[in-house]
Formats: sequence, C-alpha cells, structure tokens
Amino acid sequence: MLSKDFDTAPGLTIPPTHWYRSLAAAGLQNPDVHGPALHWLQVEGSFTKALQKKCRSSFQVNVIREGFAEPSDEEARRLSIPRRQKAWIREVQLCGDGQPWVLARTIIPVSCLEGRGRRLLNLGNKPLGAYLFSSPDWVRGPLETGLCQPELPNQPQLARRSLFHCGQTALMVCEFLLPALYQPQHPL
Ligand SMILES: C=C(O[C@@H]1C=C(C(=O)O)C=C[C@H]1O)C(=O)O
Repeated sequence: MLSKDFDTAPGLTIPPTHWYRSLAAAGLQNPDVHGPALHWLQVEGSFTKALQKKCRSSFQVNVIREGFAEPSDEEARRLSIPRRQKAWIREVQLCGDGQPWVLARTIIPVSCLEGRGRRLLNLGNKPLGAYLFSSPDWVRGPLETGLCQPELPNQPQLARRSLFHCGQTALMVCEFLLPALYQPQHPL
C-alpha cells in the first residue's frame, strides 16, 4: 500500500478497536461514549459536512495512505468478503483549522470499484463523503460505536463506523475521533 510521506505526529495512528452494534452497548463497557464525544458519535449525515460547520477557517483531507491491501479478518467478516481478498484501503486525516480532528479508514471491496465506483480510486484529497452523499446509489447502514485500545499517547479512544451499501456491494467507513475534536479547548 502506498504511504504518503506525510508529516504526522508520532502515535497519531489507528489503534486496535472493539466494535459494538449500538452506542448503548459500548456505553456499558465505557461510559465515556456519553461524554463530550457523544454528539460526534451520533452524527447521521455527512461527517465531512458536520466537521466543516465546526471549522473557523479551513477544512482539509490529508491522505495518509491508500492502495490495495488486505483488510483485517474482522473487517472482511463485517463486509462479507473472502478473508485475505485485497480491497482498496484509504486512510486519511480530517483536519479542521489546521488540526487533525479525525482519522478515517475506509475499506472498499473490489466489487465496489466497477463502473462508476472506479472514481473511488482517484479521490485524492477530495472527501469521500462528498461523493457518497451526492449519489442516490449509496445507502448508509446503522452506525456502530468503537472502543479503542490505545497503545500510544496520541491515539484515539472512541470511534464510529458504518457500511454504505450500493446494490449488492458495500464499503465500510471507520472514523476515529481525536480528543482535539471534542475536548473543550483551553485558551492560553
Ligand atoms: C463518509 C464520509 O466521508 C468522510 C471522508 C473520508 C475520506 O475522504 O476518506 C473519510 C471518512 C469520512 O468522515 C462523510 O463525510 O460522512
């Protein structure tokens, strides 16, 4: 998989994550889901749009890496694709006002890349959400809540994900929330 030579803070990476089918189920394990991140765990429409609304100056998508790679076994199961089958995997930082707010990982099975789906290979710094929410072909499934097991200090603790269905195929968007998004900022 192609990694961009991107100047990312150490540890600003995606940790192992346990996924729950509902916020309530995750909340039984970790009540933090009901804290300041709650709003972001529940945003239903385009996450990109919601982040853009919060920005004072700029919103940016920085591609960390993208290319064909094997999803994890758990991801393959969730997407009902054969284990070890390569998919197009895209990892980005969503930045507001120059600060990383979200790390996003999207798994796009080869079946989604046929026909009009081919353009998913060439998104670059254009947000995926703009494409998914502008096309009636894509229908979002229910949101899941993720509890991360951070191994490094900067790693996210809470996440959300959902499948987007297009006919018989589906891709999966996972969004890992960084504290800079939801913790109250203290003025210097
Ligand atoms: C799915 C959306 O797209 C956003 C954009 C992404 C990208 O460009 O890779 C990844 C995750 C999302 O938060 C959305 O806006 O809801």
